Amino acid sequence: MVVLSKPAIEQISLIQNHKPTFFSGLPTIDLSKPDSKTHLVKASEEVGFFKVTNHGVPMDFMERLEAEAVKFFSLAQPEKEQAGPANPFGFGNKIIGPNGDLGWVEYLLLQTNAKSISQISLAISRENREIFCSAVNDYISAVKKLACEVLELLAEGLKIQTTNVFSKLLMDEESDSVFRINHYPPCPEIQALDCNLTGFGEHTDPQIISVLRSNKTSGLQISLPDGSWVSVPPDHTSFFFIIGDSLQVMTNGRFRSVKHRVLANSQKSRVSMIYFGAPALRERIRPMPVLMNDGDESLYRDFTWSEYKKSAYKSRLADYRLGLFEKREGLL
Ligand SMILES: C=C1C[C@]23C[C@@]1(O)CC[C@H]2[C@@]12CC[C@H](O)[C@@](C)(C(=O)O1)[C@H]2[C@@H]3C(=O)O
Ligand SMILES: O=C(O)CCC(=O)C(=O)O
Ligand SMILES: [Fe+2]
Repeated sequence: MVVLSKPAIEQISLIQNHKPTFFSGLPTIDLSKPDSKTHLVKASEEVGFFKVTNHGVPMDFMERLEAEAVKFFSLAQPEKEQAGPANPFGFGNKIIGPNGDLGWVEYLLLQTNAKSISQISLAISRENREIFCSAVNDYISAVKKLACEVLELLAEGLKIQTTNVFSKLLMDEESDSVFRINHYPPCPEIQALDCNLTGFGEHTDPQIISVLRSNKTSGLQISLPDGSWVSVPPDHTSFFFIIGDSLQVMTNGRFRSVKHRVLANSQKSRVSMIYFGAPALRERIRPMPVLMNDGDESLYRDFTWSEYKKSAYKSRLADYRLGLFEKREGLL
């Protein structure tokens, strides 16, 4: 167990309090509409973030997992720690990643295959563990299917003939996808301050695509191309999609891997669950030839997901991880 020398809250970065601006232009894509693929491509290019409605995932799967998560996070600290530490998978509290990032958050980080989920040692009775694991497995299967549907629509929207080019990476038996459940407890102390407390610091997701669902508590913010931060109005019935670094590379920079962060709330708990769709470790991450026009060059040097992941885990949350993989003038 890592012991924080000063009270944790004093070590977590504060974010200057600007009036929270809700994102009025949030791209919202209704998957039941025939033109959804065009809107998905536009949102991935312009924002790198969108909300999906009419997604077909039963509300019961979302609610069941949320209820299980609330039960888990309300256990006493030593009990939760039986599932930890989160290096790389398990329970984590305030410490995010291996390089000194801190946030007002506790979480469970899991591999997505059923075997590793069933092996997680939760300090709950056998019967309750089965209920927890079945809620996680049902949810992951449904969200993975949804992620694949959206990736196929994106491929179609990009006029790529083989529509499963992206989704097959997530469907691979050796896909390195991960799943995370975050709990941001309320932090009443910040009410007295003219600042926000970091729940989860700014970063981009290294994978292909992330599918996020939260309860009704706000906190998620994304960075727009002009550098401003906007708050995403919570919607517990919908899914939010985040374009990851790998999809930015596969589209040679056409899609935007979006910077995002979470602010802690002074009064309400936020619970979010995120599926990070990733390829297998051996997979090469490079621009799709069909997306390159004559004379186009790759903006990035060739690398595998394994190389990128290793490099990402040496970085701090806010680092620009793709920088090390960009071809720069003079270094071509
Ligand atoms: C500081 C870190 C946490 C992180 C690994 C990293 O070194 C840099 C990327 C971080 C991130 C962001 C998206 C996901 O939440 C995550 C699981 C991932 O794959 O990359 C986290 C990593 C983590 O929390 O371990
Ligand atoms: O908890 C959230 O809403 C977002 C967290 C996040 O961005 C992450 O876990 O990578
Ligand atoms: Fe993220």
